[in-house]
Formats: sequence, structure tokens, C-alpha cells
Amino acid sequence: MTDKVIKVNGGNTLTGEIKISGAKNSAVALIPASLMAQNGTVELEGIPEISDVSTLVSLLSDLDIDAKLEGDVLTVNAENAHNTPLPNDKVQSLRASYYMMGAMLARFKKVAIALPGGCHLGPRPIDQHIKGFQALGVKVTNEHGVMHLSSESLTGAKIFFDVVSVGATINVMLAATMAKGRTILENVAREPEIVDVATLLNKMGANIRGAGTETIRIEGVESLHGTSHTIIPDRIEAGSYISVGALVGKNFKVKNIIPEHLESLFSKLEEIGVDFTIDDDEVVINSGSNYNPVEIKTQVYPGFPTDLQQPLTPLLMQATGTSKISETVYPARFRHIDELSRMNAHLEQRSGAVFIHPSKLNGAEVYASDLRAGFCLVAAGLIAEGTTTIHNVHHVMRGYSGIIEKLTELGADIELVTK
Ligand SMILES: CC(=O)N[C@H]1[C@@H](OP(=O)(O)OP(=O)(O)OC[C@H]2O[C@@H](n3ccc(=O)[nH]c3=O)[C@H](O)[C@@H]2O)O[C@H](CO)[C@@H](O)[C@@H]1O
Ligand SMILES: C=C(OP(=O)(O)O)C(=O)O
Repeated sequence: MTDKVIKVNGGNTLTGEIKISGAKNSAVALIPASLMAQNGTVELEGIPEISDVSTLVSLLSDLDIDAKLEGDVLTVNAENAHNTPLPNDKVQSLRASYYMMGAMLARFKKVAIALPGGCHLGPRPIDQHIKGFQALGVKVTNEHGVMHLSSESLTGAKIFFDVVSVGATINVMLAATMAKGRTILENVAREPEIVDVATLLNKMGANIRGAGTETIRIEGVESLHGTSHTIIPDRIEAGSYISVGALVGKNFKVKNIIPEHLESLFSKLEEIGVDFTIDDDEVVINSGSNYNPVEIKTQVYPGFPTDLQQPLTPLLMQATGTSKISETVYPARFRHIDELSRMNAHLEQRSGAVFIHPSKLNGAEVYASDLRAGFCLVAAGLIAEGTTTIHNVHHVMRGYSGIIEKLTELGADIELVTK
């Protein structure tokens, strides 16, 4: 992907339907969770076609696990899994490789793994993951960048997280599933992806209650088994395309959504004045003009997701006045600003916030700094005059399944080309 660029010619109206894929942030936890089944096969349906998934499937194969991806179905049989140190390059190419810690601790009580990679959004510590593991009786050392985690026997504990963290909640939940006795996790994150992971684990024989609330209770079980599960739709992919519909859509239908997962976005779209109609698991959007400027503050779920602030920025440039987005989850998540400026965007960054002024964009050569910044540039390219060339497309391919095909089908002039 390093030798490829996305080229977008702006100005087309997009019309038709788009089907949202399974959620990246669920899939990347469900895949490691599947290695915890000592017996039987775990079948995961709705797997998105993204590079984070291929890397995790490849990590399972490194552990001698039989993992087969056919279409959007992944079958994993981990009966003959072997514990070996995981290759650094794969682990460091994505964030969610940290879930191999919790899953492998549960299965083998021991894991050697590098610190994860993922989008550069400012500091992304994993101290709360470590705090949770240690409370379960895990010994943790860092030897030359490789984390060694081990325990004779994991034991349930009461853990109060200092920070509300998606990753720490899921990781410690994975590790505690087969610990001895009861674990109580307090001040946990409530994202739908956490509920999805708990649902899969319970189908595999775990005893987890309270996912989706601030407290999760886990009664440790002896072993887990195979099952089948369909992944929830990706609310961030959905929100990204919905913002495109509001920019350039005509009868632009986004299918396979769970509207309750997108309430914070829909309420902002109403304030902005976007014309949309929700019907069961789909939404139809028509773009408009004279949009209202708004203020947005990113928050943990059910607040406005940090992962949607960059994709929504091009829409806010079409408002009649200045909008403000305050980023409270990752106060440095603003690397898209300089790139949008190359396209003639009028943006100002001030202490954890971006002020978005009305802008008329011109196509330019730009660089995706991270996954959502990449989508933001694609959306900007769709409304810009002329051609936008987006470099560093590997970031985009970490999270948007079939993005070129989906947008082309709707009428966009977009292609992935070799530089
Ligand atoms: C693979 C995955 O699901 N990625 C998502 C996950 O990332 P990730 O799990 O990394 O994000 P967290 O929810 O853990 O991070 C939230 C905040 O807590 C801080 N923190 C986190 C852990 C920790 O041990 N210590 C600590 O201080 C982080 O720096 C950040 O400020 O949730 C983020 C917040 O919704 C999303 O942007 C990412 O798309
Ligand atoms: C930040 C994101 O992903 P990751 O945590 O996998 O880097 C994202 O999905 O926007």
C-alpha cells in the first residue's frame, strides 16, 4: 500500500445504497477472543476486509491456530494453539494487537509481546491494561520493548479504572474470563463493541454481566468452547459515510446500521440542519445548503465519538459560520488540519479544539496521518474543485472495508492507483 495513492475528482453527486461492514473495533477484539476456545470452532460473520483483520488472522496462524477467512466469515479452531512470542512488526502495525495480551493470558497464562502501534493520536498509554492484569495476579516486565506477562494462576479481583478506556475494559475482561473466582470491573467504558465482545465470550461459555454499563461482573469459568457470532455494524464507518451523504448525497442510503449507536451523531446532524430519515436499520440522506455551525465535544460513549470528529470536519466547512470541535479524548488528534489547509480550508487549532470556518476547497496533494484523517481527506476531495491525491493510504485501509468500491458504486470519481 505504500506505493499507492487515492485520487479523487471532486464535484460528483453521490446516489444509491451503501452497506456498512462489521465493526473494526469489535472484529479486532473478537478475533483474539476466538483463540480462547480450547474446544470447537468459533465462527465470526461480518468480518470487514481491512488490514487490521488480516494482521490479526496472521498472528493467530503464528500460534499454529487454524484460522480461515472466506468472504466475510472467519472460522477459528484453536484446539492446537501453541504459545510463542509474537513478531514485533505485525504487533506494532496496529493498536488492537494489545488484545492478544488478555486473550493469551486467559488461554496460556503467559505472553511475550511488543507494545502496540495504531494511529498516532498523541500519547496512548496502556497503564490501565497493566494495572488490571496486575490486580489479577499477573507479573509484568518490559525487556527491551517486549512486554512479558505471566501468572501461575489468574485470580479474580475488584478493579476500579482511573481512566475510562475501551482497550483496558476489553483486555482485562478477556483476561478475567477464565480467572479463578469473581472479577468486578468498575468505571469501565460502555462502547457497543464492548457489549459485542462480552456477547461472544458468553456464547463461548463465559459468565459476564453488565457490559454496556459502568460495572462489569465476571464469574471465572474453567474453559471456553466454539460458537458462532455475527459482528455488529461499524458505527464509525457508518458515521463517516453519513457525513459524505450530507455533503454530496442525493437519496443516499446507508444500510446495516444500528441507529441507537449513532444517537450523538444524529442529534448533531439535526442541529446542523441535515435532511435525513431513519428507517429501521438504514438511513437516507440528502445534502443541503445553509448548514448551521455547531459546537461538538468528543466524549466516551454514548457521547460524540472522537473517531468521527475528523470525518465530520469537511461537512462543518460547509456551514454558514464557524464551528468548534473540542477533542477531550485525544487532545492532539488534529494532524488533518495542515493537510486540509493545503486544500484551502480555513481552520485554526487552539488548545485541544479546532475552529472550522466556511471554506471552498481546491484539490491538492495531501498526506493521511492516521485512519480517520485519511477518510476526512477523501470526504474533502469529494467536494473540492479538481483532483485530490491522498498519500499514506495504508492508514485508510486499516479501517474502511472496500472504500474505493463503495464510493465508486455511489458515483464518486475515485481510484486507487500506483504512484
Ligand atoms: C482498537 C480500538 O478499539 N480503538 C479505539 C479505542 O482505542 P483505545 O482503546 O486505545 O482508547 P482508550 O479508550 O483506551 O483511550 C481513551 C483515553 O484513555 C487514555 N488511556 C487509555 C488506556 C490507558 O491504559 N491509559 C490511558 O490513559 C488514552 O490516552 C485516551 O486519552 O478507543 C478509542 C476511544 O474511543 C478510539 O479512538 C479507538 O478507535
Ligand atoms: C484510532 C483508531 O483506531 P486504532 O485505535 O486502531 O488506532 C480509529 O479507529 O479511529
